[in-house]
Amino acid sequence: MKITTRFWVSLILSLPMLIEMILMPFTNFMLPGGHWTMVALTTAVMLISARPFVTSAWASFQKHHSNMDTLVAIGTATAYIYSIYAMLTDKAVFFESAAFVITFVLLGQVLEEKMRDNASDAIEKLVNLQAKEAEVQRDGQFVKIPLADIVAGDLIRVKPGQKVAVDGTIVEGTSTIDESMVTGESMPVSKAAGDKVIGATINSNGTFVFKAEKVGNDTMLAQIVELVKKAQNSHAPIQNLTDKVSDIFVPVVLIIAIATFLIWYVFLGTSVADALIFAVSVMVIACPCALGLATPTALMVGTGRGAKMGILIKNGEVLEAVNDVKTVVFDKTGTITVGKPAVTDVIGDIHQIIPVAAGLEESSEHPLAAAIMTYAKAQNIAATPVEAFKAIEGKGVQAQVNGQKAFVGNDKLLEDVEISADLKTNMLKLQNEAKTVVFVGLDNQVIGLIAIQDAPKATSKEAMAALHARGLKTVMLTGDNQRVAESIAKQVGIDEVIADVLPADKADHIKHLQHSGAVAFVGDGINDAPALTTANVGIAMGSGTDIAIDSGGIVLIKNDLRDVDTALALSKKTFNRIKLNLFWAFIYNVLGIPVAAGLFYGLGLTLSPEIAGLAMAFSSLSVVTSSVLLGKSKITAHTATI
Ligand SMILES: Nc1ncnc2c1ncn2[C@@H]1O[C@H](COP(=O)(O)OP(=O)(O)OP(=O)(O)O)[C@@H](O)[C@H]1O
Ligand SMILES: [Cu+]
Repeated sequence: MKITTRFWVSLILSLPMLIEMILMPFTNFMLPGGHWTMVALTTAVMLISARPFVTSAWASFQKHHSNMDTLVAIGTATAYIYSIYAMLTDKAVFFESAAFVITFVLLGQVLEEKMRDNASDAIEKLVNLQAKEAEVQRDGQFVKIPLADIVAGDLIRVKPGQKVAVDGTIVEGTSTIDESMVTGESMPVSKAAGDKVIGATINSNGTFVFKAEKVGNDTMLAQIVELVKKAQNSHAPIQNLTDKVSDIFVPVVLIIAIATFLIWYVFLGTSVADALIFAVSVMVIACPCALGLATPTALMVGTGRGAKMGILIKNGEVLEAVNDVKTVVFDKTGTITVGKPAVTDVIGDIHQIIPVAAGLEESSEHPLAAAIMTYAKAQNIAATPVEAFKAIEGKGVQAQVNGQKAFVGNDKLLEDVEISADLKTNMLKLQNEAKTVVFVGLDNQVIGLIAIQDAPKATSKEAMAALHARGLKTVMLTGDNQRVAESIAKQVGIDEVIADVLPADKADHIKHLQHSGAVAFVGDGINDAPALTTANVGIAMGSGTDIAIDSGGIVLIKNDLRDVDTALALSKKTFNRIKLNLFWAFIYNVLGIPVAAGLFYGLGLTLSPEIAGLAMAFSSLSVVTSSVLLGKSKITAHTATI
């Protein structure tokens, strides 16, 4: 039976008793049938609405554990069973307490379920973003087919206003696309042939045809949904504390309840019924259900909110780690810079240098290689064929050209090859202009230099300023040359530069930086996996449609560094909300127990079981509300506009 049904049953059955209780002082009103009616109503509540509490309490008792249901079950069962005994022996009864407590506990759970449903909407909204159908080319014609029938390789036509069905690459046409629903990027993005499109985004003005590449569970949207689901169900380490606490807490409460009963009955001489009422109140008010809600609800709202902004926080552990971060380390290429380097200068004889360089770079995957290939094509210079190609990580590439050893790369590749004073001057000048300089060598001689520039992203400077305002230190970690790195660092305002680092050594540098506090590393996830996992918080920039799912605890879907600050702020805020929730949940138990035990009886301050039940419902509710409010609060200056 659903909680809601159990709640309504319980409420309807309790209502007559509630009316009697309210009217009694004024009118002498009694339910027809007197105690017998009460027994019947309460028994029905216990059997129908309270049964799951008892079953759950019993199940955990058998495993030598206790949970919050234990307290509700024992508390109400005590009231119920004692009252039956009391009725048979003509003593004061309090059946209605049991029924009321059950009603109120269920009320809390019903409201809580409603709020949770609202909060977990994030996922449903994401799933609903998907297109339902698409115009796919079949036998030379474009026909409408359902989303599920699209396969990779299909050609899909998208008209103005239509949704892009799956992930792929445009083959024909141009348009601007609103990608905000997936990436959080509010500005529409213009696209042309060769550009990637993302499923679930909305085409605005043009018509284009794209080739489906990722369908079904492989699409970016599907991966985001998967990530958010996992995050929402993950545990924050702080939760372990709560679990441990409630494991010890419940038995302690039972002992306090027994002590309460004994003190009132044996030492203070009250009736059994009064002493029992105190004990039952203790059990009900102490029920730690608000405690159990503190973490999951905040986690759900925080991660859901992040997803909407294109910030995927993978689990609760990340939230906690973010709190201690002192230093934020950035990879340079593709992270601080746009990642689309272009050749700006060639020093030497272009027609001698570029064929060799292009021949070597043809087989390389490096962004610098792409820059050189693009340049060669633009200059209409053909690549010389090479043999025995070899990429040397962090240094460059080498191969045989016409039987001679050739290379393109940085000074680490030069070994005993000398360079002229003239080239050196040129090199220094270019590097100071933030241009990466690579040497082109042939037959133990440097035949020229190629300068390649990769501009910082427009938002990088603002991003650094935001982190500094947060009191964090920023560091650039790059395989590029010191001078180049420094001049880019100056442009964007980074505190420290660690340059000339081989890819394999990046993780070691992170470890070193960790001596002065926790470190967050921001990288594009391509060759940064070790650094991302070594850092206390790994932040992967999602490049294009490939989300670096495995590396990094936070994934930024937009390529905007300002999201680092937003991600840190959101994580911090979520974590603080968890702490606040835990505090409120705890304080209510801690303050409630002495009152319920009758400690302030002398001052006229007591807590009947039903009021305790109501208080518990509201405590749970206040925790859930506090979490929901997290979804509405302001995160950072630049998210205010979102
Ligand atoms: N394919 C290549 N062609 C030319 N030079 C290369 C190539 N691969 C590496 N290099 C040289 O090695 C250096 C370090 O490369 P690495 O890939 O480690 O870092 P990066 O891409 O320059 O910067 P980051 O570490 O910020 O990503 C480059 O700056 C370049 O001088
Ligand atoms: Cu509770």
